[in-house]
Amino acid sequence: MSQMFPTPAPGSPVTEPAARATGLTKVYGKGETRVTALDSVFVEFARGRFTAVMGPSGSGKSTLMHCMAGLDRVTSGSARIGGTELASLSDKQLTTLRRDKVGFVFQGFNLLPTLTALENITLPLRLAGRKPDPAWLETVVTTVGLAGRLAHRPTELSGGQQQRVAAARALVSRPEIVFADEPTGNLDSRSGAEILGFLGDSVRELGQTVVMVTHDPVAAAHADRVVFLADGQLVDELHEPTADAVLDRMLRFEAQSRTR
Ligand SMILES: Nc1ncnc2c1ncn2[C@@H]1O[C@H](COP(=O)(O)OP(=O)(O)OP(=O)(O)O)[C@@H](O)[C@H]1O
Repeated sequence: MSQMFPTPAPGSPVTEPAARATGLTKVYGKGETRVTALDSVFVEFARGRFTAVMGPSGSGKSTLMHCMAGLDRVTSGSARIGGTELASLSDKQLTTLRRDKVGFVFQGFNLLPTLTALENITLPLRLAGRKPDPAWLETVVTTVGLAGRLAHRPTELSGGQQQRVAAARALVSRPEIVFADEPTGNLDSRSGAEILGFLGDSVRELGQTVVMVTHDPVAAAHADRVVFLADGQLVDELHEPTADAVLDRMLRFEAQSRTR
């Protein structure tokens, strides 16, 4: 399997994280509507690991994901994917980086209704003018359990199957990092558990890197590590989390933020 692991870019140290925020600050609005969504966040997302990002509503989880994935610009500090500083890129270069180096899985699946499952999965590669690597495509499709459904359109698939298509689409370009924003938010618990299983398999068996925003302690327990945000700051982390341990921390942060 080792040939399937993403190879670090020439010259980049093997230990370089897949993504890194350094003093990342994001301010929205001005004057009375000014909101500091992220307040000097330092965090690294190691290669080949599954990290969950948790925190109370409004703590900055989506903002962190958007800044790290190059969907939004930082106000100050740094967001890097591999060795690339996102602030140094033009909008066009950012679009190319997102297409080539980042995979996305959203709560709402975001599939194109007129395309089959297979066409949806391979769309990002086709847009990049690249052909899928047949062996990798088969591995990804098998990992997410879609082999019998590739000719179906999204309306002919269940929510769980649609999210599997989205997960396969995120993985097919063998991105440096996959960002998943509440990927189980629209799924029943069984389909949600399946998607989390596939995301975990993509990390442990295929060597991919996944960062997932979630509110759900059970979902977070599928990750190798959970980082907690509160009021735009990174306040804690857990390794090899259990759902009970995650829930316990969350309740503590929510109690603290109520007393502030
Ligand atoms: N585009 C925006 N314009 C203005 N303020 C914003 C914008 N996006 C986010 N915010 C504010 O930044 C803060 C962090 O929001 P963010 O969506 O990152 O939190 P979150 O932890 O993902 O919340 P939730 O769990 O409710 O999705 C909030 O106070 C939010 O109102």
